[in-house]
Amino acid sequence: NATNDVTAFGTGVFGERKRFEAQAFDGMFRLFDETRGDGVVTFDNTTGTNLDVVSINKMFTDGSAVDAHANAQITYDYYQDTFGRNSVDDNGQILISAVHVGDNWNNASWNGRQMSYGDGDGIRFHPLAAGLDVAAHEMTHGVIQHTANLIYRNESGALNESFADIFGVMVDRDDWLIGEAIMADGTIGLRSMEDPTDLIERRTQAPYPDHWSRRYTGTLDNGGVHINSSINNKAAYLVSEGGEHFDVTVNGVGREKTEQIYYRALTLYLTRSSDFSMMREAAIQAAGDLYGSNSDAVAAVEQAYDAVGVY
Ligand SMILES: CCCCC[C@H](S)C(=O)N[C@@H](Cc1ccccc1)C(=O)N[C@@H](C)C(=O)O
Ligand SMILES: [Zn+2]
Repeated sequence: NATNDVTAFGTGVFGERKRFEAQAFDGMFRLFDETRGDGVVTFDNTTGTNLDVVSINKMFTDGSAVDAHANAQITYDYYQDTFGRNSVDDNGQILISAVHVGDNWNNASWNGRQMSYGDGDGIRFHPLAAGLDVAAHEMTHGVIQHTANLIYRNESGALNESFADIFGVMVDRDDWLIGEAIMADGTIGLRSMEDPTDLIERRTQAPYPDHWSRRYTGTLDNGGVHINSSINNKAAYLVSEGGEHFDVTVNGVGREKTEQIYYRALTLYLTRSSDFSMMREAAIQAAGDLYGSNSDAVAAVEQAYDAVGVY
C-alpha cells in the first residue's frame, strides 16, 4: 500500500549515486517499487531464496542491484511513456531482476519471467546490470514474448535479437552502440548498429554483417541470432539516421518515428516465424499506417531495406 513507498538511494556499479522508489517494511527497506504496474522488484540471486535486496537504511550499496533496479524503472517508463504499454504484457506484469546470477557470468537474459544479470569476469564484461541498454534489451524480450513471440532461431531469432537491440538503443538513447558501458576488453561496445562491421563477432571471429549477402548461415548461436541481428540493426539505424550504404542513399526520419514504426511492426504485423523479408513488409505497412503511404517514413524504410539487401 502507498504508505510503504519510500524514496531510497544507492550507488551503482561505477559509483554513480542514484535515487529511486523502493519500499519500507518492518523497519527495513527493499528494492520493491510498487508505483509501476504490479511492481518492479530486484533481488540478489546469491541469497538463493529470492529475497528482495534489503537494506537497514535507505542507502543501498549493492551496485548491481541499484543499477538493475533503476534501469528496470527507466525501461518500464520508456514503454509506458512512448507507447502507452504497461510492462512486458501490457497488463502491469511485475518486472523482476536477479543480480549476481552465475559465477562471473558474461551474460544477461530474460527467461520468460525475469531478467537475470551476471557479474561479468572483468576481462570481457563488467557487471552487466550496469548497462541501461542491457536492461532494455532483456525487458524487450519480454515484450516480444507477449507480442510477435519471434522464434529464437535463424532469421526470426535474429529479428528477436534485433528488436532487443533496437529498443536497447532507444532507451539508452545517446548512441547506436550496444553494451558500450560494460565492456572490459577495450572495445567500443559489443555491437554497433551504426556500423556493425566496426566490431568482430566472437563466435565467427568475423565482422558483424551489415548486408544480407554477408549473413551467417551456420548453426552456431541458434543460427546466428546475435550475428544476423546486425543486418536488421543497420536497417533500423538507416531508417532513423539515414546515410549511404552499398550505393543506396537513405533519407532518415529520426528516432521518434523509427521507434514508433518498429513498435507497431512488432505488435501488429510480425508473427513467430517472420523472416527478414516479412520484417521489411511489416515496417513499410507500419510506416504507412502511421505517416501515410507516400510519406518520407515509408520511403526511408524501403531505402533502408534495399541498402541492406532485404527485399
Ligand atoms: C541464456 C543465454 C543468454 C541468452 C541471450 C540473451 S537474451 C542476450 O542476448 N544477452 C545479451 C546481453 C547483452 C545485452 C546488451 C549488451 C551486452 C550484453 C547479449 O547480447 N549476449 C551476448 C553476449 C550473447 O549471448 O552472445
Ligand atoms: Zn537477447
